[in-house]
Parts: sequence; structure tokens; C-alpha cells
Amino acid sequence: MKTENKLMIRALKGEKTERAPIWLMRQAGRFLPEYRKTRASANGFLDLCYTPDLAVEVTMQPIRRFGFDASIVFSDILVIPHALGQKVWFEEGVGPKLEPLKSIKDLEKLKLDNLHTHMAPVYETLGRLKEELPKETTLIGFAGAPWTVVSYMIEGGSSKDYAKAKTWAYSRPEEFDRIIDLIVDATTLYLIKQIENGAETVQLFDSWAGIWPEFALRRWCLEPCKRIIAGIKSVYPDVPVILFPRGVGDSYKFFAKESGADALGLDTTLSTEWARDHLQPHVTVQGNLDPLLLVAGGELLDRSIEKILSDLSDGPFIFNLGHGIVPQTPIENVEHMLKRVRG
Ligand SMILES: Cc1c2[nH]c(c1CCC(=O)O)Cc1[nH]c(c(CCC(=O)O)c1C)Cc1[nH]c(c(CCC(=O)O)c1C)Cc1[nH]c(c(C)c1CCC(=O)O)C2
Repeated sequence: MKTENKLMIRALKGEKTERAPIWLMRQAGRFLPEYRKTRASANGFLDLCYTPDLAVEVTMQPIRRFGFDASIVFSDILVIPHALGQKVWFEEGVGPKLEPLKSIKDLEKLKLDNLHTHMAPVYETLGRLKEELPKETTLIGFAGAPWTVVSYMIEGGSSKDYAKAKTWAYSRPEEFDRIIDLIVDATTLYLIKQIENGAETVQLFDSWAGIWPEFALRRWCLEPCKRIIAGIKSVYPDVPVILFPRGVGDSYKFFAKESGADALGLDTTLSTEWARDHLQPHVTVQGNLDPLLLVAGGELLDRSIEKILSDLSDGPFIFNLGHGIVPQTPIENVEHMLKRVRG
């Protein structure tokens, strides 16, 4: 099937489709027994990301089981700092760890030169997926948005309050700009190359956008994302871009009007009525079921699915969660949700 005729792409292009396309953020992962099996055979998480045989396999798993309308290539947002030369590793049971940037001198050690060589396995995975996926399934590439990636680069891992990164940004904003700028350049090149290798749309994850006051949100989230999107569009004007500025509340409207994104991923807290009135006239919306409702199941799950569908189905809309699916999600709840959404 031609890309432009796929359900997901039609929705991304602003069409109100006959039913909502559905995929789930983090759909390949620990809630699937087949993922846990492949994961155990790999030599750590990054090995899974950089071994095309394994990455193709885990990307295909949720498609085989559920037949989602879109497939997101298996990788992680932290492959970008890794490709630039920062030390990145995943501690079992803990999560990502990085040797943190402590001063602007540490930035000089990071280089764009090896980006595409380092990412060659990811590009190969995309190319193989393009061949293997069912003909109607859309292939999504992705990257982290600059701020979310930089938060890990400075904090050295996940953080509760982003105190180091925010203090750096507020006390030496020009330095902070330089770090963000490097990630803008790397991410633009990376996403363009993902498209060249088969990605039919790309999503930028700004998972930690919701912690800034408005001036900083504009400077370090909106503006950098806008530059990446413009960079992609200058080469691939017809490839839709999805942006997920999680947690930004009312500021979602700036992202809708100014970012250049074709679609916005809505987080769980956003009112679907507000999104229908203020965002959907400008962009396609994607979301926003609470992943924990999908864990709990039952009546509240059903009512929440119905509400999202009834509020958002009159415009361009893609059904998804408001954040990634969590490992304890029962598979039967995912099957149940799919039936409800597909009618
Ligand atoms: C912040 C962030 C990261 N990674 C990502 C984000 C943005 C989205 C979000 O907010 O959830 C994005 C991501 N990470 C992963 C994907 C793969 C594709 C998919 O969505 O199926 C995607 C799109 C695989 C992964 N990335 C990770 C796993 C689990 C690793 C394992 O198997 O042990 C997977 C499947 C590890 C990871 N990677 C990251 C963290 C904080 C962790 C540890 C927490 C966790 O385990 O969920 C960084």
C-alpha cells in the first residue's frame, strides 16, 4: 500500500478517518512475554537496540500479536548522546545511566562525526522493517526532543526535580543553548536519515517538557523542536511529524500553532474537550488514555475509552496512551481496548 493511503498517515495529514488508527507508546517492551524472552537472549538493552535481527524481532512482536496500525522502530532516545561519544549504559532494575556533563568543557568531547556510523544498525533495522511489516502498517521513526535528552545528559540518568539541568540553564543560559543546539543538529540529521531508510513519519518525545516556566519552555522546548521540524520539512516536506510535549498544559496551544508539527501527542492530564476545541482545529491529536487505567481494566477503563473516542473522533485523531505502556499491563486489557476502539 502506498504510504499516503495508510490509515495512520491519512489521520496525520488532517483527515478524519473512518475509524481511529491505534498504536501505543512503548508497545514493544516488558509487558510482552515474547519481549522478555528476546531481551534475556541479548547482551544488555543497548545490544538489543543495535542488533538489527533482535530489534526487528521485538518491533514486530506487538504487530504480530495485536495488528496495530503503526509500528515504532525499537531503539531508545539515549542512543543520541551515546553516538556523540557520551558514556551511556542501562543498569538492570535501575534504568539509564550516563557519565554526566559537568561543565561546558565536557561538551567539547562530544562530536557529530560518527553519528551515522554509530546509527547504522538502527537504519538497517528500519529498512528491514519496511520489508517485513504488513502492507497497511505505518513505520514510525523517533528521537527524544532536545530538552528531554539533555536532561539525561546533565543529570546522568532519570531525575526527580532536574535541579542540575535547570540550575545550569538559568545561571548560564548561553552555555545551555549550546548543548541544546548540538542535540538539535544531531537529531535533525538522525531523523532525516531514518526517513531515508523507511520511516514514514517520525515522533519527537519531549517527555519532561512539563517542568518549565513559560519563557524557558519556549526557549528550550518549543524553539528547538521547531528547528528540528523545519529541518526535516526542508528535505521531506510531505513526511508528517508528531510531537509529544508531555505535561505542558495550556501551552499545548503554542505547540499546535507554532511548532510546525502535524500532530501532537496528548498526555493523560489534558482535557479531551479542550483539545478538541483548541488543538484539533490546527493539528491532528494523538492520545491520551492513562496507562494505569489499562492496568486496572473494568468500568473506568471502558468509560475513559468511550469519552476519548466521542470527544476526539470528529476531527483528525489517533488513539494512543497518554504516556508509555507499563510492564504490569495485562495483555487481555490491551485486546479488550483494541476491540472497543476498532468497534
Ligand atoms: C524518556 C524515554 C526513554 N526512552 C524513551 C523515552 C521517551 C518516552 C517516555 O517518556 O516513555 C523512548 C523509548 N524507549 C523505548 C522505545 C521503543 C519503541 C517502543 O515504543 O516500543 C521508545 C520509543 C524502548 C525501551 N527503553 C527502555 C526499555 C526497558 C528496558 C528493558 O528491557 O529493561 C524499553 C523497552 C529503557 C528506558 N529508556 C529510558 C528510560 C527512562 C528507561 C528505563 C525505564 C523503563 O525501563 O521503562 C529513556
